[in-house]
Amino acid sequence: MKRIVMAGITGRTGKAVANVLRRLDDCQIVAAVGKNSAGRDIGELLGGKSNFRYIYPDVPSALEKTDADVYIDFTAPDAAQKNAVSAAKHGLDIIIGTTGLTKESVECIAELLREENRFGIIASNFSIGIAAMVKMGNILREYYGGEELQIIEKHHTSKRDCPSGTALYLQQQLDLTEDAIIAKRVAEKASYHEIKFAAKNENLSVSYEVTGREVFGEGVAYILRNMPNSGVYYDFLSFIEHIEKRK
Ligand SMILES: NC(=O)C1=CN([C@@H]2O[C@H](COP(=O)(O)OP(=O)(O)OC[C@H]3O[C@@H](n4cnc5c(N)ncnc54)[C@H](O)[C@@H]3O)[C@@H](O)[C@H]2O)C=CC1
Ligand SMILES: O=C(O)C1=N[C@H](C(=O)O)C[C@H](O)C1
Repeated sequence: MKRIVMAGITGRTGKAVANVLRRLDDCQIVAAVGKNSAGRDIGELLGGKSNFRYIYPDVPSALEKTDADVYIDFTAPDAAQKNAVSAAKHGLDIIIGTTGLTKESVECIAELLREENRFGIIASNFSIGIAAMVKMGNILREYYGGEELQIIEKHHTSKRDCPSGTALYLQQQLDLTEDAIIAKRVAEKASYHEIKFAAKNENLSVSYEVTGREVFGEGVAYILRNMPNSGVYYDFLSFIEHIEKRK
């Protein structure tokens, strides 16, 4: 049984992820961490009955009251960095989905996880769709080169970071410059990414749209089911490939 502490559970993504995880037999959200929601009951927050599991103001107080082994974060960059460091120092494994962390922040968390010999994944997208899209993008790159490839992303207008973590990830994976990214903020759009080859006489696109955030929860569930004892991963595709190779 994996015992989880989750930060960001009142947010758009955290709530959807928690709703997937609470249906699993082999894991339990034992506490949450929240900025303005300390004291709330997690079961009631997720639309069910009280489960006597609560939101705490910070990681140390959540860990004082519960015996957890995994920390999950869908919050904001500063909070993710601070909370992940605290959780790693307490010996927890870590799953960070929050985007917009600096390279230095990511490396600081990764270094700590290695020192503590814990598992961690810090990845901008936990959907299988984006993992598959990297592979398809690499085929486009192989056939057409990078010159005329664009990455188009569309997200809801409340999204804080721009471009999205996923667009930056795709750009790096395809070895393109940041100029290749076109980012749009559109009301109601959950998450849309496209890799587009556009030339004078031809267009070819691969696109992926998330219409329900539970897909990210399915990705997190896959990680929890297959989590090794240690090792740090920076993207979901590398994790999937590592796990599937061992099967
Ligand atoms: N890796 C992935 O697959 C995905 C990553 N994301 C990322 O997850 C993050 C959250 O996105 P949304 O759910 O749309 O945001 P949101 O604004 O709906 O929710 C953010 C949550 O974090 C909490 N929070 C904010 N600052 C905090 C702090 N200082 N301390 C504790 N809690 C704090 C808020 O109370 C809220 O519960 C973003 O960085 C987004 O890019 C989103 C979807 C998928
Ligand atoms: O904020 C979001 O909504 C999303 N954020 C992630 C990102 O920045 O790429 C993942 C997904 O696109 C949804």
